[in-house]
Amino acid sequence: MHSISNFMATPADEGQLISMLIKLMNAHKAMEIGVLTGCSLLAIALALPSHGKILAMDIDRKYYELGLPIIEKAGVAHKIDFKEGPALPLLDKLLQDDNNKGTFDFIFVDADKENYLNYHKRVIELVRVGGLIAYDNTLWNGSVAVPPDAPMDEVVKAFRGFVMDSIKLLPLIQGLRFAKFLLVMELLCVAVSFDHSSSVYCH
Ligand SMILES: C[S@@+](CC[C@H](N)C(=O)[O-])C[C@H]1O[C@@H](n2cnc3c(N)ncnc32)[C@H](O)[C@@H]1O
Repeated sequence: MHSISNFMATPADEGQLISMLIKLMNAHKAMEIGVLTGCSLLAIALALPSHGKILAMDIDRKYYELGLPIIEKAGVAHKIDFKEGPALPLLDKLLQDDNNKGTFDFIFVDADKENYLNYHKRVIELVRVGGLIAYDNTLWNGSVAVPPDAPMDEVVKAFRGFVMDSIKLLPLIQGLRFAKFLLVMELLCVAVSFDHSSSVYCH
């Protein structure tokens, strides 16, 4: 188990934004990749309707178990289906069943930054038309907007390149000519439209 201080939990304002998005789109089937102690998972589970479900994945169950008592206290544990393991093979397994394709209303990606593009190739198949995929940390502590030699934390520096590539390539994967960026917080949302092309909003 890595030290938890190596990871960032979703802050309250981002949790509220995610919650608002889920309620606005009336989502009932969600997925989270990267749970940690469950800050964003709790926000999503609380925002879903009582019959809503969220498939949550993390490489290490111990993180999820740390936050689970709070989730249970909030009365939303029944909405969560937790799967332990590296997310890419779990997603590949989901994709083997055509019944899973195009069924998720909302997908939150907040795990290993070096795999964001690999996640995108898979979750774009799983999200429904009109659904939303949200990627966390797309500004990567603001480092994407400064020169590579600017002073920055070692962890930020190590993954800055992956995050920058993802930001550049996510719109290209969708064949977008124009991406619309709203720089509010570190959340990039890809809204999947009727022809499975997409609009990109970066918060
Ligand atoms: C930034 S934290 C998630 C924060 C969480 N969403 C929250 O709001 O508190 C990243 C998480 O991704 C998990 N992770 C890293 N690589 C992974 C992988 N390949 N598959 C699944 N989970 C992974 C880590 O164990 C860690 O808990």
